[in-house]
Amino acid sequence: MRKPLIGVTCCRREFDAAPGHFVGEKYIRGATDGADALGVLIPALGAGDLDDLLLSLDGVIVTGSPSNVEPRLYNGPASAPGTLHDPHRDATTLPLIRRAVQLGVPLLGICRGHQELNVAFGGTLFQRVHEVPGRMDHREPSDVSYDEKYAYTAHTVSFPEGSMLHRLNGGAEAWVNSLHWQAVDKVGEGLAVDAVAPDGTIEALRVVNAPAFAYSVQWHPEYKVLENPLSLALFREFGAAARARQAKTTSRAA
Ligand SMILES: N[C@@H](CCC(=O)NCCCC(=O)O)C(=O)O
Repeated sequence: MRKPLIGVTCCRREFDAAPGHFVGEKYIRGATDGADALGVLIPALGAGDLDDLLLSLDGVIVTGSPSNVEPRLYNGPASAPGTLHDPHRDATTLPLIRRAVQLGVPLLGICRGHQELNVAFGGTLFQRVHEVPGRMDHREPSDVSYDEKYAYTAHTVSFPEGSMLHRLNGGAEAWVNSLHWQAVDKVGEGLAVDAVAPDGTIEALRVVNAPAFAYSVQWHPEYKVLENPLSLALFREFGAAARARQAKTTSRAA
C-alpha cells in the first residue's frame, strides 16, 4: 500500500510583487517524518474543487502562520492597524476544515490552524490574549534565535482524563512552546476543549462528533517532531488515522 497523502495548507504571499504560496518545511516534515506519510501543498486559492481535493487526500494539516484570521469572519472588532491578514488563506482553510471534517478526512490544526478550526465552527478569538486580564503572555521571547523561540517550553498544558492527548502524553500535564498573540475565546459549536494552559487559555480542541481524527493545538508539535515524545505520538496518531482513511477509500474504490 502506498503511503497516505497529507495536504499541508499554504499562506499566500507576494514574492517580487507576484503572488506565491508558502509553507514552512517543519509542517511538511510533520507529515513525512511525524505521520510517516507523503506531504503535498494545498495552495491558498480559495474553496474551488474542494471535494475533488479532499477525495484525493488522506489527511490535512492546517498550519501556523504569522497572519491573523480576519475578525469579520467571527464578528470581532477590526484588527489593530498593521495587522497581517491573509484573506486568500482564510477563504481556503475555513471551508476546507468544515468539509474535511464532514467527509471524515483526518485533520490536525496547528497554531493559526487551531484558531481557524475554532472560527470554522463559529467560535471567536481574542486578538491579543496577553492583554486579557488574568492571562499570561503567550508570545515568543524576543531577541532570541528561531530555534530558541520554538525550543523554549513556555508553560504547561493540562489534558482531561480520558482524552487522546492524556493517553498519548502518558499523564495530565506537558510543557509546550508558545508563539501566538491570538487565542480561542468562545468555543465553536460542536468542539470540545482538550487542553488548557494554567491561565485558562484553550490549547487544544477536538470536533466532538467527527467521523475521523479532528484535533487542533495552539502550540507547535511540528517543530523537531522526532525529538519530542508527545509531538511524535500526536503525529503518529494522526498518521494512523490517515492510513485508516486511505484503507477505507481504497477498499471502496476496488
Ligand atoms: N497569527 C496568529 C497565529 C500564530 C502562528 O500560527 N504562528 C506561527 C508562526 C510561523 C510558524 O511557525 O509557522 C497569532 O499570533 O495568534
